[in-house]
Amino acid sequence: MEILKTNNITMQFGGLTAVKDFNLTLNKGEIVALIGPNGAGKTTAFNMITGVYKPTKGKVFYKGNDITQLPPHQITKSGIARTFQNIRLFKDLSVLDNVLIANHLHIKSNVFEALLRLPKYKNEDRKMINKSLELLEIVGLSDEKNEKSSSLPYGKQRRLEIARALATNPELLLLDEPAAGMNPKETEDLTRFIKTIRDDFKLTIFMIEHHMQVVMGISERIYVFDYGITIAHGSPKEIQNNQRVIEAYLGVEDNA
Ligand SMILES: Nc1ncnc2c1ncn2[C@@H]1O[C@H](COP(=O)(O)OP(=O)(O)OP(=O)(O)O)[C@@H](O)[C@H]1O
Repeated sequence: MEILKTNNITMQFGGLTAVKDFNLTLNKGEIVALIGPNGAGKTTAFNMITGVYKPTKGKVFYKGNDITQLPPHQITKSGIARTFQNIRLFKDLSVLDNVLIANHLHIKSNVFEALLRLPKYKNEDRKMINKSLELLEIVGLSDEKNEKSSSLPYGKQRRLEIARALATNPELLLLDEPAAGMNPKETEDLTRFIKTIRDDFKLTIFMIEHHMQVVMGISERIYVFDYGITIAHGSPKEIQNNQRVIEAYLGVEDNA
């Protein structure tokens, strides 16, 4: 079943076409990767899907609904969560508070109920704390729950970002370079972890990634960008053997 579809989404910045006529289809439960050299337009594609940029042309459909013009918070609320290439945690807050904040998206009490700490709010508050603790357990950060998020090593900060994204109850999760800056052991753990959360949370995952080991290891399908154009689309095997991809990308990035 199709969960997300884009019709010819295009993004122009002045004279530069960052993404041209991108047609993406994501089926429920898939792990799909978007790869391409630096500056190829991958993050711009993410930004169009998540409402950060409005495409110059084309449309984005989520579960059959046109979400092209929705603001980012409504897109998140409808079930699409993301992480960022540059980690965006609240650095001075604790690990637990970082997840709790994301949970607030779903709280039903109004501000008065919260300020007066009325029973409805207290009940929701307790549920949120429990849910956040569960998420921290799943991503393996229970022991660090009271630590400042900035004190965590890089790999753990990335896991915290994922926990925070999961707190918004997504069905579709977009990961922007989840393995960036990770050592080989962290990368291997992350690969397993992405598969696990896909299964446990019944997610569809769309990720930008430079680590070929991660991409080839877990993606069911791969889209390849070069200068904003989709130069290839297929299974990991097809992509590895695609001459245009080898020329544009793999030959250069494989050693990165
Ligand atoms: N807000 C913006 N204004 C102007 N140009 C932009 C903007 N955002 C991105 N670009 C340009 O669009 C092109 C695509 O950038 P984008 O960040 O999407 O690439 P990318 O594939 O994600 O790169 P990387 O792998 O380095 O993250 C680049 O030439 C970039 O300079």
